[in-house]
Amino acid sequence: MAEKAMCMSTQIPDDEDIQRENNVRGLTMLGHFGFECLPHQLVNRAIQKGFSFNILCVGETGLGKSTLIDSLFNTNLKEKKSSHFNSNVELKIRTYELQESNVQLKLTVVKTVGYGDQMNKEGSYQPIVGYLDAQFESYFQEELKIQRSFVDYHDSRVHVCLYFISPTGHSLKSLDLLTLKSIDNKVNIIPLIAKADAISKNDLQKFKYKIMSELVNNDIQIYQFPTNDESTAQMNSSMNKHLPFAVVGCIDEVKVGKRMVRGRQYPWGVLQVDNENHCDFVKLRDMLLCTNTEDLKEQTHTQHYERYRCFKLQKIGFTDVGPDNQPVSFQEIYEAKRQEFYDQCQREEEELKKKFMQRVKEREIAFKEAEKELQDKFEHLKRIQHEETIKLEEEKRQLEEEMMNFYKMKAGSETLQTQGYTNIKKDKDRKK
Ligand SMILES: Nc1nc2c(ncn2[C@@H]2O[C@H](COP(=O)(O)OP(=O)(O)OP(=O)(O)O)[C@@H](O)[C@H]2O)c(=O)[nH]1
Repeated sequence: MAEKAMCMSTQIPDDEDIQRENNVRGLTMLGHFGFECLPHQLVNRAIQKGFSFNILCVGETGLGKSTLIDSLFNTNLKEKKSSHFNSNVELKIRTYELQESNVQLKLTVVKTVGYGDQMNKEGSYQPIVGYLDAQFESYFQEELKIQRSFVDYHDSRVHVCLYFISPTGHSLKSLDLLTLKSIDNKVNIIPLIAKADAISKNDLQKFKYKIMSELVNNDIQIYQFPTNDESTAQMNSSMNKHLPFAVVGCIDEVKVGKRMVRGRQYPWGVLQVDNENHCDFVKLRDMLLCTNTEDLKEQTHTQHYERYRCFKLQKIGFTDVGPDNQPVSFQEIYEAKRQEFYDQCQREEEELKKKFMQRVKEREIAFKEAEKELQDKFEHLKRIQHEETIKLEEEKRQLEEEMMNFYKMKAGSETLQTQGYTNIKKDKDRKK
């Protein structure tokens, strides 16, 4: 019973707690205290610091990426046309400083170049994935530094990916599905039907429906405008139904009645970019730049970057809980990792030593065998040489003997010759 009572006391506040809570004084606001200005302080600081926003535009060459960005910021960001003959997909990164009233915006636009132009499109998504990961990695490295400098750090993590879908009216291409699947857990994706003026209104609705069902069937997550904030919930939930936005880009102005409007002039009329009945350009601009910019940045940090960070730390070996499901501190993990590393080094050292000894032994055996072989060869040669010497000495002896005999014979013949010569002389003398 006593144990139960103790347990309960931790969950249900006792009388003392309630009394303490009741003792918290609520101030009746009779005058001006100043903390109502806290939000203004934040606004002023943010305005002073300026804002940054990073957009990634992915889409086939000539689908209107640059024109749409120009239309969104009502400016001409002066881009050269890209070639259709790139052997690989590349990324063009540009940073612009923009200003509207007193608000400074550092805008980074990353655009694909050559996307969809290759025969083999299998690896087309890789440079995009590589870029997204590289920006996360750069932020991660900054976080890990002992002396971090986030004040002047340019956060280049991509806040939104505008994915340009070709206005075929049929379905998504396999390249679209492959790329979207590879990046949907790394960036907030807003799908757009590019050059939507190429499709009739009826076909557009069917195409939108087809795209959304294909995304669902392939389990591709796209950015959902948040509906948890009362002030924007209604608008955002109605906007979610309009996805993918059918956009038309144009910065040229044409005359409609007495007004100049941004639009595309056709023989049958003018398509006004800023007219919500003509296309979803205004919806996109409002959602992107007026209502959900901060949410896109927050999602990038809390969802996508967090996933990357978690993956990286787990890969290094860090966890929040140990095998017994108890929380483990950074220090404990570090010590355990150090010990593990030390043990591994020891093991490897032992193994290397063993291998070294084994090799030394093998070498020694090999040396001994070689030495023996050389010794045998030497003995063999010595024997041959000895036999040769004996043979030569025998030959020498025989030759010497022959020479002796020869000299003897020569001496004998010389004696005979002298005797014969003396006898002849004597005969001659006698005859005389
Ligand atoms: N009909 C139509 N044409 C458009 C639209 N947007 C852009 N264009 C035209 O399409 C052509 C290519 O537009 P860009 O904005 O250069 O296309 P991009 O995707 O940036 O092209 P690259 O940078 O070369 O990949 C230009 O002639 C634009 O005027 C659109 O919404 N509708």
